[in-house]
Amino acid sequence: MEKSMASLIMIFGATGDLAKRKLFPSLYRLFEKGRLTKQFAVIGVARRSLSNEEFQQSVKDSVLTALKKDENIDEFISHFSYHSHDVADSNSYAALKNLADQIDDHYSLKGNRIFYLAMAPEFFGPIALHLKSDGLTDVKGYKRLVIEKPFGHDLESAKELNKQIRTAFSESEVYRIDHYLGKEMVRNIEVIRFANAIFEPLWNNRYISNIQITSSETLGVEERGRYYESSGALRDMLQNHMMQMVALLAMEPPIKLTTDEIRSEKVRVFRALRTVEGEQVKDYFVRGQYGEGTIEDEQVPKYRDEPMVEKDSNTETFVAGKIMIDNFRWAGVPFYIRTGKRMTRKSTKIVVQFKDIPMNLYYQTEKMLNPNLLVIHIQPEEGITLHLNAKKAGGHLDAQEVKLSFANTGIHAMNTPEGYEKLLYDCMRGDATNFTHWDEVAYSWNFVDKISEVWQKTKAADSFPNYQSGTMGPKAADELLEKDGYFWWPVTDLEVDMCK
Ligand SMILES: NC(=O)C1=CN([C@@H]2O[C@H](COP(=O)(O)OP(=O)(O)OC[C@H]3O[C@@H](n4cnc5c(N)ncnc54)[C@H](OP(=O)(O)O)[C@@H]3O)[C@@H](O)[C@H]2O)C=CC1
Ligand SMILES: O=C1O[C@H](COP(=O)(O)O)[C@@H](O)[C@H](O)[C@H]1O
Repeated sequence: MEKSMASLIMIFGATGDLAKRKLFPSLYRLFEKGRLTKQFAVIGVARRSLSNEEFQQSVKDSVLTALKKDENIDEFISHFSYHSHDVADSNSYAALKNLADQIDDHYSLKGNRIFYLAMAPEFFGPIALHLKSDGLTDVKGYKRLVIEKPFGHDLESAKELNKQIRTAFSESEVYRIDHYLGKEMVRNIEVIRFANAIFEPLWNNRYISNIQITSSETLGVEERGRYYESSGALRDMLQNHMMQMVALLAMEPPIKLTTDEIRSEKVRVFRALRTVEGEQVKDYFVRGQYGEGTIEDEQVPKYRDEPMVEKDSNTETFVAGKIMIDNFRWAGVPFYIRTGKRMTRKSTKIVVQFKDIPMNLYYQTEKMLNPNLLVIHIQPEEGITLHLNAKKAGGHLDAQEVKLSFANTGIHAMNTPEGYEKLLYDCMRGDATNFTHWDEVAYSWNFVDKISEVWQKTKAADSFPNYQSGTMGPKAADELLEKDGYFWWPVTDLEVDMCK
């Protein structure tokens, strides 16, 4: 892994939402922390016509809006240039190359280049091909391609995209972003598991009854109706973020903490996923679409009334599923996952439910004790809570539930620049551990495609909307667990106990 941070970062889509809300503030934070030396430069690329000064002002505005501070901002933005460029226009790459070469010389960037594609996915392949054919990747230093999600629409399109990218970049030069892998507590999963003698020996089907992962949002589809109509919750959240969390929870301890070892353990989890197809899909997966309702005292419209959404849309805004990992460690342990828009609250949590002990000597003996739970709070609060049973103070030997909580002192915010900040920094250092390898993407699409094929054929449009905005999804999602003798641990109850 290099120590040198010298690099030229080209952001394609530099006038867009992602660049403004996440990328510029993240770069500024790296600059503030001294992680960007004087040897860095950014070229913003987009179609609209902007002078360098106008672009620098927009970078400054976005930092101020996101972070409410601007110390040394003029020095920071002086490293930014703008190039008006239509990525579909083959002729304009030559000018971009000239500008990149000049800036490289000016800042002594040693030919190190990061190409960040913050644009609609249909452009990813063509841009990668042009970067090679027009000589932008012909450099003495490193060249890296950072790609936003979605990586394809299904396995076939992902393969095609990968083929195009790989003509210009090797696998080790491709950094496929999954911003959940930048979240502090997602990165903490492996440490909690592998650095604690009290968890690792229990982390298997002898002691764990089920694992639940909930990622709920209160936001609706907002202005992204066009994209979301062809994506739905299955492709938008499950294929990437949710599957990545499953892999981190289920993987074997890596031999070493290297990118290759960690990725190969995650891939082994994907290989062990039980395929769910055809008739089985309805037994393992549930879909939903939000109707109107109330969120934080505000009346919100149904999905079908959102901009750029079909009036009879078949798109799911909620998905819940049972994932089985057919290997020695996990045989018989369901991983339940659910994610959706317009739910009761914004929350991402993992609940590891341990098996009940054989009999209860305490409390009301006809009842089971509360099971031990390990809750990993991903967001908005960050931390862990361990639910135990202990003696009630003063009383006889009655047991009651007690909770041991640890709260990260980090900044508690959702989809914060911090995730992107860490990932950008990793990319500059050449650490691809928290980016997804092609094999992970391919296995994950293979799993998801079987579900979406069935959902395409058997439309649910007649039963949609099937959950009210402001609720935790359709009743069928509860039944999915009930038939196995479990229930979703309510995210609300788990939240109140975090000490801050
Ligand atoms: N926004 C977010 O929070 C998230 C976004 N993403 C992903 O990031 C990517 C970008 O999303 P987002 O920023 O929201 O998209 P936007 O629509 O806000 O921005 C698109 C950008 O692409 C530029 N652009 C469009 N067409 C061309 C062209 N032909 N040539 C050059 N530039 C062009 C636009 O500028 P101009 O019109 O001036 O050309 C603009 O800068 C997508 O892949 C999305 O899925 C992923 C996770 C979260
Ligand atoms: O990738 C995506 O993630 C966001 C949710 O991210 P979070 O960090 O706020 O949990 C989701 O809203 C969006 O639809 C999806 O594309």
